[in-house]
Formats: sequence, C-alpha cells, structure tokens
Amino acid sequence: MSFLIVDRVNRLEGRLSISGAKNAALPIVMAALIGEGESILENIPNLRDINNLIKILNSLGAKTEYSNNRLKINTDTINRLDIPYDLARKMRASYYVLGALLARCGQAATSLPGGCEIGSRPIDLHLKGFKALGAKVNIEHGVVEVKADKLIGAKIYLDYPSVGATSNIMMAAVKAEGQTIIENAAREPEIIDLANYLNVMGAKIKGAGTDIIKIEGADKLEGREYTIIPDRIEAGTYMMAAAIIESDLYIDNVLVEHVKPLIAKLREMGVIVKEDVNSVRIISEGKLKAVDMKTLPYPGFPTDMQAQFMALLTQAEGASMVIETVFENRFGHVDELKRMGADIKIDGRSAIVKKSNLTGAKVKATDLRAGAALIIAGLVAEGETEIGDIYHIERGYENILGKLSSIGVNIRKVDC
Ligand SMILES: CC(=O)N[C@H]1[C@@H](OP(=O)(O)OP(=O)(O)OC[C@H]2O[C@@H](n3ccc(=O)[nH]c3=O)[C@H](O)[C@@H]2O)O[C@H](CO)[C@@H](O)[C@@H]1O
Ligand SMILES: C=C(OP(=O)(O)O)C(=O)O
Repeated sequence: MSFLIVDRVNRLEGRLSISGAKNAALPIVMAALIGEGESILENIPNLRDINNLIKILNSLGAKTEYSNNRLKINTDTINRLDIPYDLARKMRASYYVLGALLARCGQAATSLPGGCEIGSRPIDLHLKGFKALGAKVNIEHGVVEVKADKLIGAKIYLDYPSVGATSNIMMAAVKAEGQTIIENAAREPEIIDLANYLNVMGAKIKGAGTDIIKIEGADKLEGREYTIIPDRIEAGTYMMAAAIIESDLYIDNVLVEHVKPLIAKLREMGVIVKEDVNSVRIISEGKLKAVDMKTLPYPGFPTDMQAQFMALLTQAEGASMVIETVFENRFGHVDELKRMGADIKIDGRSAIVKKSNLTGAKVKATDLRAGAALIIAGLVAEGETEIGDIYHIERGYENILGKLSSIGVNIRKVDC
C-alpha cells in the first residue's frame, strides 16, 4: 500500500507543462482499433489508465509499443473481440471497445466498466445508440455483448449530452451505411479530438463540438499519426493549487479556450490569471473571495474540477455554494476534507463551504479528483497530510510528484 505525504508550503512559483489529456487519449487509443494497419499516437500521458488500456489492446491481439509518450498500435493482428473482467473493471473507458470493435468487426463484448465511483453511471444511452444503428445488445452475467451483421446510419437523440455515449456512438457509426445524426451530443473538447483523429483515419464526421454531429459512413479507416490535446483538467488542477496560496506559476501547454470557465471563477475570487497563446500564468496572494459554482456539461464548469475547486473554496472569505449537476454522488471528498477541518455542509447535490483553518490528517483519495483535491488542501493545512488510496490519483495525473516538487511543493510517496 502506498500513500502520499504533503507538507504545508508558503509559496509556489516556477513553470510546469501539461500532459496529454487522459479523457481524449483513452477513446482515441481505443479508436485506433477501427483503423487498419498502424497508428502512431503522440502525447499519450503515462498513466495507470493508459497502461491498463494498452494491456486491453494487447489482450485483443493488437501489437503495441509505448515509450516517451508515443504509442504505436498495429491492429492487423486482432484476434479477440472481448475484454476480460479484470481489465474492464479497472477503468471507465473500457466501454469504448464496444463502439470501436462494432465498427471494425461487427461484434464486441466487455464486462461492465469501472472508473471513479461518483454515481450509478449507467450505459443505457450508449446501448440505445448501438441499437438504433441496428446492433443487437445482450447483457448477461455482467457482460455486455453487441453484434451486428450490418450497421445502418440512424438519427439518435441523447436524453443527456453524455461524453461516453457520444464518443462510443460516433465510433460505432463511422462505417455504418448512410448518415448518422447524433442530437444533443456532448460538446467536450475530447469529443472534437476523437472526431479529428477518426477523420484523419478516413471517417467523415462533421459538427463535433456542437450538439449535432453528422457522420457519413466510410468504407474503410486506416491507421494514421495523431497528437492528443493537452489535459484541461490537469491544467485546472495546477491552477487551483497555485490559487490557494501565494504564488506566481506559469502553466504551459494549455489550450486556454478549454479552461475559460476555470479562469472566470478564479478571477471572480480575486486571483490574477494572465492568458497567453498556449499558457496561463496564475498570480495569487492566497486571499480569496467566496463564489458560487455549478457543474455543467461543457462549456460549463467541469464536474472533474468540482473537488479541487471545493478545496480552494475552503480558503475563501465567506460562504460559497457548490452544486453538482452531472453526477448524483460526487461528494466523496467532502468527508475527507472535513477530517482536515473543513467546514462543509451537504444537502443533496449542493454543498455550502465556509472558510476554515485546515490541519494535516490521514485521509484517503475516494476517487481521482478527490485525491487531487486533498493534495491541494494539503498545501495550506498545518502539518502533514497523509493521503491513502493513491492508485486513484495515478489513474489521471502524469508525474504529479515531479511536477509539484518542481514548483516548490514538499510531496513524497511512501511505499509500505
Ligand atoms: C473516461 C472519461 O472520459 N470520463 C469522463 C466522462 O465520463 P462519462 O462518459 O462516464 O460521463 P457521461 O458524460 O457519460 O455522464 C454524464 C451523466 O450522464 C449519465 N449517463 C451517462 C451515460 C448513459 O448511458 N446514461 C446516463 O444516464 C451519467 O450517469 C452522468 O450522470 O465524462 C464525465 C463528464 O464530463 C467526466 O466526469 C469523466 O471524467
Ligand atoms: C471521473 C473521471 O474519470 P473516469 O470517467 O475515468 O472514472 C475523471 O477523470 O475525473
């Protein structure tokens, strides 16, 4: 079992660079299965989820080579169409095998996915989309199987703009006969990145990034080179870390457009944010004003930043309200922050956060972003913060120890 120890710090300064986006890399790596031959993917972050996904690709018979954030995938040797339970349960994105192999081979199966426990996370919208395209869906003993002799384009309205369902249906539809239209599609930047990669391989997708995506079926997709976008959630996490104390931090390799909702909230709180073409500079005196925030699908405030933002709000003068609208159970970090002395009251999907003096404590990362929030809280907590269950954090932050240490944080990993 490993844990992280974080010490209180007086000031953060320096420069760090953001890695490739986990939530873009995961569907894109799986989408490589649709293209014949070899894809070379650049800027693939070295994360637990990515390494698990590479194991999944290998288990399907694909050949992979991964080093220095470059992943080569050759799909000519695929010889299995199902993912074993042990690999599927470790991550959310394992469900992308359904869309990818449905497009490539007309068949796929996987145990139901894992991922952060932040709500019930059903996959009914994914399955509704596959069925509309003509696939048969069967769920038995915790395994989902999809099968189609032929996929035919269809109009699919999503009840909710689900990121996973939009991506999965987009993948399934790239070779379907005729036109597919996804209405009320998710508009996240990771959807655009996936569509761009699929288009580079020969797909005909228009409208990604809007709520109507149109896909004309293509005969064949071929592996290509592609570079993944930077991770807006990783960038946001370091923005919050800098904002919580006195700091002058440059964060490079950020697509500023993607972090606009975060910049707006930080400015409202009194933090100085300077934008450049591909970087942001955060200047903070650690004196923060309370603000209210509600998570929403993109371009709203991202749910994947709610926990880290809540850690920041524990240091804001006054009372702030946080409303989580995307997932019904994403307040796992609250009890852990309370162990550190945070004054937070939850009522359903809302939380009231008041300024509090934090003290170091033994806490655990209840999920990936909860873990990041505890690190941020640890920067201002008196004494040492000891964070357990850090495998969650390793799912989503490349070299977090190295990056934080380089800007003045005393953080170390203890293995026992
Ligand atoms: C690997 C990955 O990219 N994960 C991200 C993805 O998760 P994920 O793709 O799982 O999130 P969705 O956008 O699908 O989920 C949003 C909401 O829709 C609901 N829903 C979703 C699908 C479905 O078939 N039925 C249904 O009811 C979910 O329970 C949730 O309440 O988007 C989330 C929302 O930005 C992020 O927090 C996750 O980090
Ligand atoms: C919820 C997240 O990830 P996943 O969907 O992979 O569980 C996240 O990245 O914050």
